[in-house]
Amino acid sequence: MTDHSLDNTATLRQFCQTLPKVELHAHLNGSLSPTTLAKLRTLKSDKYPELATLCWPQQQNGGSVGLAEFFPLFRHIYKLTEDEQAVKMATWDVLEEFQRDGVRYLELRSTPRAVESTGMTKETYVRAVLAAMDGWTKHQQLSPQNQHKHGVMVVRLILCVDRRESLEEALATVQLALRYHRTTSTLADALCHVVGVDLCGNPEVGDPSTWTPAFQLAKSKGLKLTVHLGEVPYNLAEGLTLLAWQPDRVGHATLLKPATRAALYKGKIPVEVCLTSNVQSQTVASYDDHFIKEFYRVGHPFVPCTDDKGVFGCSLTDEYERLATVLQLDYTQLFNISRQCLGFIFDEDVELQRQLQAEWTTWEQSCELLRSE
Ligand SMILES: CNc1ncnc2c1ncn2[C@@H]1O[C@H](COP(=O)(O)O)[C@@H](O)[C@H]1O
Repeated sequence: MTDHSLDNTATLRQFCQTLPKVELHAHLNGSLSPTTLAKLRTLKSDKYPELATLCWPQQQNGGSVGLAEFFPLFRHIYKLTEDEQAVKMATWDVLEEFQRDGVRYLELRSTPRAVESTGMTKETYVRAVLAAMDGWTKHQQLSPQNQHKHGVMVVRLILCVDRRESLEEALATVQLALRYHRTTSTLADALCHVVGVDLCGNPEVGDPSTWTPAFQLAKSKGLKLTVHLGEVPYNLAEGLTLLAWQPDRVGHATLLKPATRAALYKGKIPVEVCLTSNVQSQTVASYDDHFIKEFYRVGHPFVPCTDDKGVFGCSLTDEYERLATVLQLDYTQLFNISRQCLGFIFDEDVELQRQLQAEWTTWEQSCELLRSE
């Protein structure tokens, strides 16, 4: 077992930073960095002077954001991303930041949003996110400093249904997801595309059976599914309804009835684990109490993720570092967890999988710390 004492903290940090990583649970608007918020505030300063000091709570007090405070935050944040230009800027910055953090494959997720006053529709929202993803990817491919051997971070999109939405709205989101869905990643005219749908939003709102037809439609048409499962006590009763949709992954799974946990384990459904988010939003009491220990003990698959790196002031590097401490992992175990995530991505393109596996192998072979263990 590796010694993660203070002397070795810098080495662990460096390892987690350079480790190639997969990010599968990141909400666009929750991932906006303080720098991006500042840029967007300036852009909107004439229209919303009252937002001049808007920032994430942890920038002010460095502390936690309970779920009761968390969801209302987006009433303000959404004003900053209420038109396509702002959505593109926000997306571009988030991609830049994840790449800088060592992410090599990203599935960003976002809830399509219509804003009457700016003329943005749910479809133009999705197009803006995809256009920024394509533009950023092309820009990176052309940039000489990014001509390193593995090319640029691969980016895909998941569309979210918010628990406040009606069945009709959920169906409209699934239709949009289908319109921008690709089953191969080699289309010449669209580099980035939608790979799946998610159910998210305030876990104390709504009843999942409302959206069952929409998620069944998504599944039957070949979209991948992920759902926010069991975040709070309110969600305990709905676990099996959500698992009946046959999600390909689930988010959080912090609070489950025994029958839901048994079904999750039986189906070996990978869990998107967001350590910092869970503890800061107080859905898990402490890192020490985190159920990740149980997943690791029973060998249940999981993917370390950030959830909302802006709100919670974290990075994926932080999440791996935290994981190493909580589970007392050595470098080889950390590397294996990162590599295992490649098996849970929604893009099924065989060539893409081969490329990513090759990248992980090359990194493994070049990493001194792995050789010396
Ligand atoms: C704490 N964990 C969480 N649980 C549930 N939903 C969450 C979430 N974190 C974020 N969201 C969902 O993502 C939206 C913001 O990004 P987009 O506008 O979609 O890009 C939030 O409004 C919420 O619905």
